[in-house]
Amino acid sequence: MNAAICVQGLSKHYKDVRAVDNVSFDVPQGHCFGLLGPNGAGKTTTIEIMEGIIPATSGQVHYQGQAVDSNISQQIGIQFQHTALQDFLTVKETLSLFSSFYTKTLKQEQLIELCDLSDFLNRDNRLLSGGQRQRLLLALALINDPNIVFLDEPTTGLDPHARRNFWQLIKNIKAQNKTIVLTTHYMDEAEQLCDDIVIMDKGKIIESGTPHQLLSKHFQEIFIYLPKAQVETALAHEQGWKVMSDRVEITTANVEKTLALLMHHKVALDGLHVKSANLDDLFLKLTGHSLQA
Ligand SMILES: Nc1ncnc2c1ncn2[C@@H]1O[C@H](COP(=O)(O)OP(=O)(O)OP(=O)(O)O)[C@@H](O)[C@H]1O
Repeated sequence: MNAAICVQGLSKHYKDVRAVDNVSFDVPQGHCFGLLGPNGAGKTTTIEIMEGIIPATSGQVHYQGQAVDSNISQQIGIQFQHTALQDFLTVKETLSLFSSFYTKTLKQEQLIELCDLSDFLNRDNRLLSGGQRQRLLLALALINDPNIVFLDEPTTGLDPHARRNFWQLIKNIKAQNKTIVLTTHYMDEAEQLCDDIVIMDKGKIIESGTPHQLLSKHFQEIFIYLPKAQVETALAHEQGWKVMSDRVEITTANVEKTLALLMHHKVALDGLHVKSANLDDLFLKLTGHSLQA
């Protein structure tokens, strides 16, 4: 396989902490790769080693077969969570400033179109909305026309509409065959965008694969929810259903059989909700807690 990124046996040890403990994975060219995990799992440390920002204790990172060296910043793009933007500069001026840092750059018109910046090009950086700021930061990550783009929680703090707009931009970038490494605390984002995901916990990889592979491996069941008032507690206990404060949660591998049972017991089906497992459920199952704090 022609991997854009190959991470082999990566470890980072601090005095008494194994922040990253023998982690290996490949990212194929043109894929969106999601690195997920609870706080302190080792994601930032892994990514900072991949970006050449901190050295590994052991292990290697190769880009298209080449080891990371000091020249790597010219070849990759990074959207940091907290990039400080220069006050009193407009978006257009900021693009020009950042262009001057690189030997090879994308044409400004292309960046403006790709990141949908045209409506606020002459606005001072300080006056940008959260979504506009993230679009500018994305443009800055793409300014050197990198083959590989790192996006660190790019939609944290955005409203649902701005998040969806941003997802479309990421899809557009992916359509250009660029490789994307994404960290996110939003499982719906990972499900929408990622071809492959790796879930880390305590410095180690605990699961990896496509979202579909992981969900079908871990969940054969479907969830059925019913308002609590409609289900007799005795029946719920008898069937081993989970009684929550406002609803009863039924986990079943056979929806038809469960519905027939509910009807047999004359349970009203108003407000019934059927749900397949998603990455949130997977995350909870694997790590014991939900990713979104
Ligand atoms: N410079 C450091 N010195 C000592 N320990 C560190 C250092 N940097 C990180 N760690 C520890 O390494 C572990 C992994 O941290 P890391 O920041 O990589 O996790 P993370 O998965 O990115 O978490 P988050 O989602 O909270 O950003 C944590 O226990 C952290 O406290």
